[in-house]
Amino acid sequence: MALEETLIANNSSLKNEMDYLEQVLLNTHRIDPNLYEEYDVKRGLRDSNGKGVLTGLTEVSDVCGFDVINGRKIPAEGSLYYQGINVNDLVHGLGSKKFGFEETIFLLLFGRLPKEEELKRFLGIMFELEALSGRFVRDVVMKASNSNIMNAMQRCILTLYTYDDNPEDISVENVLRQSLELIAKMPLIAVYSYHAYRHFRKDETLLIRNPEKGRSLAENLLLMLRPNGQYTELEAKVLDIALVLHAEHGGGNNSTFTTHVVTSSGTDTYSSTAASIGSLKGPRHGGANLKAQKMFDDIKASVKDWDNEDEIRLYLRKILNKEAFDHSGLIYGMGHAVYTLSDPREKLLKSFAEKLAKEKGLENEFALYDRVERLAKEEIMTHRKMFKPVCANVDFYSGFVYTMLGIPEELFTPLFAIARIAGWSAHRLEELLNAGKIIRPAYKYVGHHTEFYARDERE
Ligand SMILES: CC(=O)SCCNC(=O)CCNC(=O)[C@H](O)C(C)(C)COP(=O)(O)OP(=O)(O)OC[C@H]1O[C@@H](n2cnc3c(N)ncnc32)[C@H](O)[C@@H]1OP(=O)(O)O
Ligand SMILES: O=C([O-])CC(=O)C(=O)O
Repeated sequence: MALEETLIANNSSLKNEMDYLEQVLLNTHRIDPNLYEEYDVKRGLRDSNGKGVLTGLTEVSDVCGFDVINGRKIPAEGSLYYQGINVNDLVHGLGSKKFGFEETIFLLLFGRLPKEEELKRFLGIMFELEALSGRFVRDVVMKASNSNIMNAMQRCILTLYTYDDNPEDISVENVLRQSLELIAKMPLIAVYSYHAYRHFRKDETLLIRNPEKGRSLAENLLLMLRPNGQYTELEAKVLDIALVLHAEHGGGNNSTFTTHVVTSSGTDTYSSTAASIGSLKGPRHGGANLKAQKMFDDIKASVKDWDNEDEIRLYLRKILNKEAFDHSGLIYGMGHAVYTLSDPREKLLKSFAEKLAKEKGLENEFALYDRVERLAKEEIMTHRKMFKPVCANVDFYSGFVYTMLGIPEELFTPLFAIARIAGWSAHRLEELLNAGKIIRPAYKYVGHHTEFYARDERE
């Protein structure tokens, strides 16, 4: 259902013109790779050992992949702290209680866990802010339905600017109000966009169900998503914890750094959030959860004997050699910029994946994931130039968990965004409160200055 504007493929003369421009383009923009070393460019904002360049300070969270012993950095089991609290303790401390994600939002934004009475008041505020007017759903969400729900969310969020009486004000008071509204509305925007896609693109029955007061954000997600609105306590709990685990990850991850960069220019909350969603969608960041799912579909179809480690290893090698799956050379769900021996979120998700797999009779699939995780580590370490040990990341098991919860893959990365907007909001407020300078690193010019030639003198 492409628009006429995008139908270059059907217009042969325009296609020829575009091929010509592509050739012109390919003859430029090529920078000698040696120059990066010569000028000591911190590619990817990393030093020569792969460590991130220090570009900011934060109190929101701490991502730890190393221990420092006698001044030396030693790879360690990963740990993650939200406002000083270890996420393992947070997840275990929340236990079977509902509203874990809501407590986490409060913690990230306000620096401490809410007291009983505060949580009640906070839930009341969030419920009030959650509503999307019927007019917005009809005029925005249902229009130009999109197969990629991340892009649909960006469009809806940018349009919310129009519905805000005070969109430009970047005072802390106003940005807090906007942030809470966006956090509360994101689940509705994502799920309704998904239903619009199902209806308008796949000719399935349109389903729009309102969220209900007293239910957690995770419960309302399942209520709005499922045709019968039913879910089990375990399903809601697992989703709640998945949201807690995806809510925040320091200032340096690509989408949160995007929040800092864009916020530092003084722009509005809707622009900043849409930019961060665009970053998170990328397959090397949050979009890896969808890629990992598709990669496993491919592994399941290509590897005949899931117990045969040699066959799996051979397939993984093909991925690394760009001969299999999406030819990017990446094994999705593996590797991390900071973690070395483990990603604590992956460990927790893996334990839920194992429980759910047992419950649903999918032990074989779980065993395949476990095997791929172990073999992929070995293969990446052997075939890539690594500065540190490699481990599975948060995106490795999340798609498997979501599939067992009956969540469609179109919503995998949107679920990440629904959670991570809590962290983006905390970082946006931190950037504004600390009145940072505009973020503006340097780029060295390595081209050649040249004279201007008049049109009829150009060769
Ligand atoms: C929520 C998140 O964002 S978690 C990350 C989700 N992303 C993925 O799962 C995608 C696959 N993983 C990757 O692409 C990477 O591991 C990243 C982007 C997560 C981290 O990248 P980096 O910090 O550059 O990793 P690192 O410095 O350890 O990598 C060293 C080398 O190993 C390669 N490598 C790292 N992970 C992988 C992988 N999963 N598959 C293949 N090669 C890999 C890198 O490409 C790099 O090679 P290069 O120097 O030739 O480019
Ligand atoms: O920290 C990173 O680079 C990526 C990541 O795991 C996240 O954002 O959750």
